[in-house]
Amino acid sequence: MEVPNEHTISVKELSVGYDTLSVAKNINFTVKSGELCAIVGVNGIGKSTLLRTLGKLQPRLKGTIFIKGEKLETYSPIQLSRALSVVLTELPASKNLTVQELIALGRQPYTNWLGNLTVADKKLVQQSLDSFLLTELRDRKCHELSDGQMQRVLIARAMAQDTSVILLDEPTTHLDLYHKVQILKLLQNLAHHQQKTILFTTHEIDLAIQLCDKILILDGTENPFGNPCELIDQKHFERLFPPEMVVFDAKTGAFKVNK
Ligand SMILES: Nc1ncnc2c1ncn2[C@@H]1O[C@H](COP(=O)(O)OP(=O)(O)OP(=O)(O)O)[C@@H](O)[C@H]1O
Repeated sequence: MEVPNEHTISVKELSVGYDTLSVAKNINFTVKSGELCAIVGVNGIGKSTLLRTLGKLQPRLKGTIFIKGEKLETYSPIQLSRALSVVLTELPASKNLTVQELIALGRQPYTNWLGNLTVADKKLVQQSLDSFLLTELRDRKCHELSDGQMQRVLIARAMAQDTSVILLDEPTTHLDLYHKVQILKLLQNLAHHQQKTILFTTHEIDLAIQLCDKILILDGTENPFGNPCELIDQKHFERLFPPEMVVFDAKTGAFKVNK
C-alpha cells in the first residue's frame, strides 16, 4: 500500500458508524498540506460521524486513516493533540474564561503540568488573536460573545494548538452570509499561508465550491472526492438532491429552487 506523504490526512476504504450500525462506507481521499477541504452531503449522511472518527473521538468500523503518514491508531493522546485539533459545534464548558485564556488552552499539549506558558507560547496565542481579529476582544468573557465571534475564538484556539491537521464540524452554522464567508476565508488563509491541512463539514456547498481546494461529497455510495471543478464537470452536485426540488446550475456553481 502506498504510504501517504507527511502533513496529510489520508483515508482508505473507511467505514464509519456506531457499533453494528454502519453510517457511511467506501470513503477514500487524501488531503495535502496547504489544502482546505469541505465534507458535504444531505442531513444524516454521516458527515459529523466521519469527522469525529478522523479525530479519533470514536472508533472506525473498517479501513485505515493516516495522519502525517502514520496510522491514526499508533498515536498516543499527547502525540495526537500535537498533530491534529478538532473544533466541534458544542460550546466548551469553559465559557467563563476570557477569549485569551480559552485560546491559551490550545497550548496545553506543550506546557508543563502547571500549564505555564513560555514566551514562544504567548507569541503564538498573540498571533492567533491577531489572525482571527480577536485582539480587541481578548479580555471579554466567552459567554459574552456572538456566535460568529465565538466561532473565531474556537478556531483561534485550534491555531494556537499549532497542529498540521485541523478538523471542524460545521464552523459556519448560525452565522450570516458575511460571517460565513469571513470564517471560510480565515480558514483558507490558514491552510494556504501556514500550510495547514483543514477539513470541515458544511451545508454551504455554494461557498465550498468557491473557496475550497477539495470537496468530499458523502452520497451514500461512491463518495466522490476532488477539486470543485472536477466534481462539477462530473455532474456530482446534480445528483445530491432530488431534482424536483433543487437543481444545480453548473455555469454559476450554485443551487437553485426548481420552481
Ligand atoms: N451517538 C449515536 N449513536 C447512534 N447513531 C448515531 C449517533 N449519532 C448519530 N447517529 C446517526 O448516524 C447517522 C449520521 O449522523 P451524522 O450526525 O454523522 O450526520 P450528518 O451528515 O452530520 O448530519 P447533519 O447534516 O444533519 O448534521 C444518523 O442516522 C444519526 O442518527
